[in-house]
Amino acid sequence: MYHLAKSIYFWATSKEGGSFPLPFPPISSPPLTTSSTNSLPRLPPEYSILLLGLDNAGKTTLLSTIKSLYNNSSPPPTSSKPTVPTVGQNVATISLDDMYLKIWDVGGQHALRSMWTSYYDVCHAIVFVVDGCDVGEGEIDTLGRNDTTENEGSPTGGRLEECRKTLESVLSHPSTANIPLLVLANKQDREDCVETVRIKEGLVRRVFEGERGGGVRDSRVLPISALRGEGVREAVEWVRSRVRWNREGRGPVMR
Ligand SMILES: Nc1nc2c(ncn2[C@@H]2O[C@H](COP(=O)(O)OP(=O)(O)OP(=O)(O)O)[C@@H](O)[C@H]2O)c(=O)[nH]1
Ligand SMILES: [Mg+2]
Repeated sequence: MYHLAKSIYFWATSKEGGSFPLPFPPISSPPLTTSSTNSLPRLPPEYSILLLGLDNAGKTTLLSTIKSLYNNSSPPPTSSKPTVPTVGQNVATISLDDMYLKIWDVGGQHALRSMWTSYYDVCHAIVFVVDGCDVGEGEIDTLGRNDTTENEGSPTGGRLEECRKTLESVLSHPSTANIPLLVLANKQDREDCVETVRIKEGLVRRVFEGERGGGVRDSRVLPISALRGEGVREAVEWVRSRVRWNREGRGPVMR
């Protein structure tokens, strides 16, 4: 009963009908391919990407930008048309030359993070979005240290410590073992955004070196501006190559 209710919830809160398969491929479908042993046309494989990160990091903005870049029908996001905090999920499928990417954007508010685990078993890569303007001002050495107050705020005024604990919790879950991880230092268009190296050293390296880093995995940190679309194609390309490389570890869905 619980699973049925959860499925209905996913379906009801999803713009594409949740985890139920699409009735038809998207308008700009990749070309049909033909198997060497079977002359019937075959659709490219589908991989699922999970967008995670704290509330206000820019996940929904990123999904909108990806849709506008890859699915011509969607308009790009603008700062004059603000997003609302996601409660539940958004999902979009884009078609690339050799695969479909089904991208799940889930709410990052504290109370919603327990829902993330429901996606771990089916995702092929995790994209963790960090608000590069909300990580604090301190030196790299002090960023990400475990000397925070009860409300998880960083002593330097940002949310890097909350990011660290959240990322650790994602990576230490057994279902995310070996799954490629892309960390995006978002909002690079803003002057108060920290350099990507701070997020790399103060967050990602500390998580990987800690006890809850979740073992060895393919990973990268990239700067982006989800709002302006800068760096977004590079991010999608990284994900595309990594899910292919890891297809023996976690195979795609064949449509
Ligand atoms: N300047 C700037 N603002 C951005 C960028 N990306 C997102 N924002 C803004 O950040 C705010 C939060 O963006 P969302 O995409 O809603 O954040 P979210 O991660 O989906 O938040 P939740 O749904 O609560 O988890 C919005 O006001 C966006 O316009 C960016 O690259 N640059
Ligand atoms: Mg959102």
